[in-house]
Amino acid sequence: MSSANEHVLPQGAGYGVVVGIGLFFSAFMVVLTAVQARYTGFSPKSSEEFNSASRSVKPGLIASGIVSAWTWAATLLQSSAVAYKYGISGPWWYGAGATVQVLLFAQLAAKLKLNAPYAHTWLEIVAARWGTVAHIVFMFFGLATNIIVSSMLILGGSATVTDLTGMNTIAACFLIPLGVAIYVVVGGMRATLLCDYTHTAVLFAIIFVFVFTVYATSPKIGSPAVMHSLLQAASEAAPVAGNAHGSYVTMRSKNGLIFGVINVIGNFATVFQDQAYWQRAIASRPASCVKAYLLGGLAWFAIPFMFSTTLGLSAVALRGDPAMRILTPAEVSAGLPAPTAAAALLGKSGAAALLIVLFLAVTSATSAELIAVSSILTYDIYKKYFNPKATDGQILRVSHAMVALFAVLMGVLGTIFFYIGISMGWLYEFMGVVLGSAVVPIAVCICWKRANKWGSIGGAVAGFCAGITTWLITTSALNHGVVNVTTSGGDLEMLSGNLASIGVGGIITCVTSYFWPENFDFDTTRAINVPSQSEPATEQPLDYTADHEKKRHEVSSETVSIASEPTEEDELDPAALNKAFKFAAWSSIILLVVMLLIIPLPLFFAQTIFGVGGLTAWVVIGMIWTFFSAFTVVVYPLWESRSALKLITTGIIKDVFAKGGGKFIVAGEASKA
Ligand SMILES: NC(N)=O
Repeated sequence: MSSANEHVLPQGAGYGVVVGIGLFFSAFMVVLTAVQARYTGFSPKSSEEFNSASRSVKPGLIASGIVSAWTWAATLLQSSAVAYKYGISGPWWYGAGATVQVLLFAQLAAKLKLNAPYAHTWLEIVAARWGTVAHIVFMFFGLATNIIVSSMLILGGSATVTDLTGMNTIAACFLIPLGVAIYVVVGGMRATLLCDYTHTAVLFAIIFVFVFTVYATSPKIGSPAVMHSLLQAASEAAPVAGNAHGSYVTMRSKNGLIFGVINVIGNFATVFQDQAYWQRAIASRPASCVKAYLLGGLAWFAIPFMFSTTLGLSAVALRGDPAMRILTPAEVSAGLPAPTAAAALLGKSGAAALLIVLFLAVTSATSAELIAVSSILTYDIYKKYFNPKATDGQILRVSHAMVALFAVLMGVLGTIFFYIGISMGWLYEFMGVVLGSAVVPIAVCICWKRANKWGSIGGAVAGFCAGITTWLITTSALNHGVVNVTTSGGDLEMLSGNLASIGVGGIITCVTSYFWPENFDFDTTRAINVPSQSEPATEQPLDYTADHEKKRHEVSSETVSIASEPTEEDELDPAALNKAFKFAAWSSIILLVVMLLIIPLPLFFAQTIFGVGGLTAWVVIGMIWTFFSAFTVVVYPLWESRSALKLITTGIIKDVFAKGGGKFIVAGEASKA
């Protein structure tokens, strides 16, 4: 790490960003929530709205929420670290190896709407299908996922803030989740999605700043051609082990490919077992959740790919530049190539931009984790085992308390991992060893009526044991019996544990289900939390725009008129959802084959080394993809919400010019008034 007098920014900047941005977003959330309550009728004072945004959010905003939850500290830092270590293959394997799971999750999202449309958590579905033992076993995997992801967020965030500003790491570990917890408690799920949207918009803006600096304007690099010659010079000075001709500009990278496999496995676990992604599917309108996941996955790819193709490669290209210090392996594992390159390229402003983009990524992903864990602790522990008849008020209070509890726990976990010397990079490659075994059992639980209960539970447990055992044995065998944090973090050691975990879990689950199939009737899971005939499906109106505008229309002849939209009941039509599932299945599998096989493998086997033209094309395609991504998650959500924005603007104008006339009034209240 940098010594105290080497930090690019003053300590105050670290505290300013961590505390200041946290407080800014808390205040922003208060305003947003007040605007929502006054002009739309939505208020997070209902537990359903707090945890599920009344299941009414449109696909652009869900896609933006997926991008934001899936953009971790590692997405920026670890992707740049693998670009630094393996060259151009690192960004590809990081991006593609963590995009396909989000695309495939579109299938699970369609099945969720088809088979358990009113569930609050994925664990409620496991419990309804397979009972208490399965509920507890899979809750272990679910919470372990949240704990590992949250720890990586805190470790990556705090390491970078400390490196750039000298801020105390332990203070960063606690202050990062604290600020986020405040705004999550104030705003709940819908306001968190709106906050995610603003984070994502700023994140793309800053990524563009780095991309154009490196590939267009920087006097140190400034074009793909100069980047190419600097990378060639770097590989001549220090060839990359396992890469064709030691080059940085080739997809033929043995270690890059090994990282790719580890990345694919670990990210299956952290998407399929993280309530945060189920929660976005739950919050989504049924008709558009598949679209949201496909758009979100494709948009997200650009973030790690382009960020690390820019800053990770710059960290290599700038070796020898006086502003670029030499990084130790521990600093690379902590994710520091990107911040170091940003500071070397743009000095204090580069360091500040990096700090802000990282902090926004960490806070929005942290908010997703906080509300996800809070939902599990509330619905799957408090309500299920302690107070099945909990009232809406009790559920809301417990949800708030659990957000605060997990925020503190995140700080504690970050501190523990920091002291025992476990870095974000180590945890990133380790996650599939612990979590991989439950991927297949969870997928089949919601998708496949033949899945065998005990085979799936046994597969998850046996896969977990096999993963840990294989990882330890391989570490011992490859390192002359020395098993410690350093030896166990090697590529082959992690690869073996990841493969054993997902492989054993998957094989046991599939074989038992094939020979001893269940014939499960998903009506059982469709009955979870189903609203009774006498109450509406949710406590808030289901259609954010049409329903509200219709009601406003009943009390005001001046209101804007819009076309009526389908209700949630219409959107739960099984034929339409089955069609959406088939579309999700075909499109996600085709995209998987393209991203993991058709593009990278021919380049790997052909041992192609990119010339200037090849690297330029690679970078330009990345830029175009990034523009489309920004359009999808920044411009499209505004367009799809134009009616709601008009409604709010009309309300504000009325408040200003007609003194209080802008408040949203539901029809019943209007007639009483
Ligand atoms: N979300 C990831 N794997 O960056």
